[in-house]
Amino acid sequence: MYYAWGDQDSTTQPCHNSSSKNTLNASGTGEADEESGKDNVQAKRRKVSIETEPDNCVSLTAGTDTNRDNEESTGPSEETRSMRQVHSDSRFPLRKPRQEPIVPVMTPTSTDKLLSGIWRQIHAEVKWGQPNLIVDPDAYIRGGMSKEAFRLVNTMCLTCHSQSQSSRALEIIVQAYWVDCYEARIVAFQLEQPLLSVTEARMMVLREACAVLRLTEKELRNRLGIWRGYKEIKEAGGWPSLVFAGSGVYRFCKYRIGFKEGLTTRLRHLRQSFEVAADTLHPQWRQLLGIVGQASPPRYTGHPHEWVIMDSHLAQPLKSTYRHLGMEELDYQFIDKSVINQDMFGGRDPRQMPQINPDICSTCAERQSDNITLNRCSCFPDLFGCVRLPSAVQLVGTQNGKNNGVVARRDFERGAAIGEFIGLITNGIEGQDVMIGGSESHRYQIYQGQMGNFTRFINHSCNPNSQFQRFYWRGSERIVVVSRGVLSGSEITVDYSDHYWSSLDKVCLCGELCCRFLGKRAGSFEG
Ligand SMILES: C[S@@+](CC[C@H](N)C(=O)[O-])C[C@H]1O[C@@H](n2cnc3c(N)ncnc32)[C@H](O)[C@@H]1O
Repeated sequence: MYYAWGDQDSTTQPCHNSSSKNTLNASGTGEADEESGKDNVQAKRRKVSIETEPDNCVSLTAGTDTNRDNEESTGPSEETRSMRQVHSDSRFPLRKPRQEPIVPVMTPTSTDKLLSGIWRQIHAEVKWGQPNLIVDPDAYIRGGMSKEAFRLVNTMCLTCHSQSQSSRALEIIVQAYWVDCYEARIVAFQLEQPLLSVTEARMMVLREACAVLRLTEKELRNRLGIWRGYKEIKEAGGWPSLVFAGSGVYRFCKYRIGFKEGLTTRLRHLRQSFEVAADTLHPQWRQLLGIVGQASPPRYTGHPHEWVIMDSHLAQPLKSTYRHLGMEELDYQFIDKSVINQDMFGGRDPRQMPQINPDICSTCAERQSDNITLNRCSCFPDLFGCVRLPSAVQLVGTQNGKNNGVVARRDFERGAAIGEFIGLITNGIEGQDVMIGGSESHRYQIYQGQMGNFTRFINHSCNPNSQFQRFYWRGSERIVVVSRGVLSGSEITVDYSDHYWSSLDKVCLCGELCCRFLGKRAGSFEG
């Protein structure tokens, strides 16, 4: 069974105490629309009347929206009432004005920076070089690290160090591994020369290494501290945390401040998440571990969001995470672009709005183009008119009965796009979750029952950190999940609306103090 969303009335929102009305232009700046040279575009801009709330609950009444005019003033028609539907907002997300902080602000810790660097690198495009020096020192560690084997590892360490920056990951892998070899060599040395103390054995092994690495003992001792840091990171967060750590990890391990900030606990917590993201986004990353004899096939294959991160055990395949609810396996296809139901629209794209100029952004009045060199619209620079990178989000199993949810793997500043709400562009679906688009006379639905993207898994909160936002790209209406300020690691939530909950026989589990639907089931809620 597929859960269904209810009607959303975009004119009413939660937590209303008192409100004051402001008129804003579509870009939400509150400035007058009459800017020289842009009159023709400005004339088309929609004005929206926004009721500002004391907290982040902002209720919106769309004004002269070209597509939604009738509906906003008269409320949903009988047709839309009978379906459980979600509407989007037409106003552009407000960006906070830049201002000097007047109170002390929290700055990210070294650990925050290291973790966000790892996530950034995992979601970036990475070019992998093939390691040209492969030995199998693992066997030596287990079988006793002989002088010759240790010399080989030292040579490999030296070679990797002198390679270019693109081989930095290789260098770090080898250096973390070198620490294991060094410890193993000390044990072997003591067996070879039982009369020596541990300290003497350490000294001797250090000298063996210095001779090959062309370092003084002092230099190697300093490096040993850093390399031990790499090993600690690898042991807590797994190899991906080191491979994708980037160049900042050197300073991090040199000054070791982050290790006192609960680094290892946080890395341990993220270990599965790193591995799922690394395996699905860069299936070849494990080949790098071949240099230390630890190459292995990816554990997680397929689309990054076909895996659900669980708190206490291994990540689970998405399709299996509905069984415990007595539901069938979820058969969901991840797609990058919405698919149009051709039978319904006969080759026409119902999202295309003839009254919107496809070349000029109706929000910022800049040129829109799919050619990134010509595009000047930067309303949602990660989504439209750009090279799209993978969405820095993951599916997680929630702990409070909501089943799956979506967690951010980077900060999304207020006003930034998190993703486009995509699915099957269709019409006439009733009793299931659908997003309503178009105008009263040209209605369409975005249905995510069988296909779509991660936005299908975003849960509701009565105090949400994101919202659905209407936007026009090249004259085509799009629904974008826009951040109201989302920090990396937090669950992404939206407000499904009163209509959704009023027709759903479920209790809201958002856990917010201002929850509007706690203990209220369909029929008992008077939205
Ligand atoms: C669009 S789905 C969201 C993803 C869903 N949690 C899942 O695992 O597939 C909407 C459904 O999630 C559940 N849900 C979302 N937010 C909730 C909340 N705040 N409280 C209770 N259930 C929620 C409800 O079952 C709802 O019908």
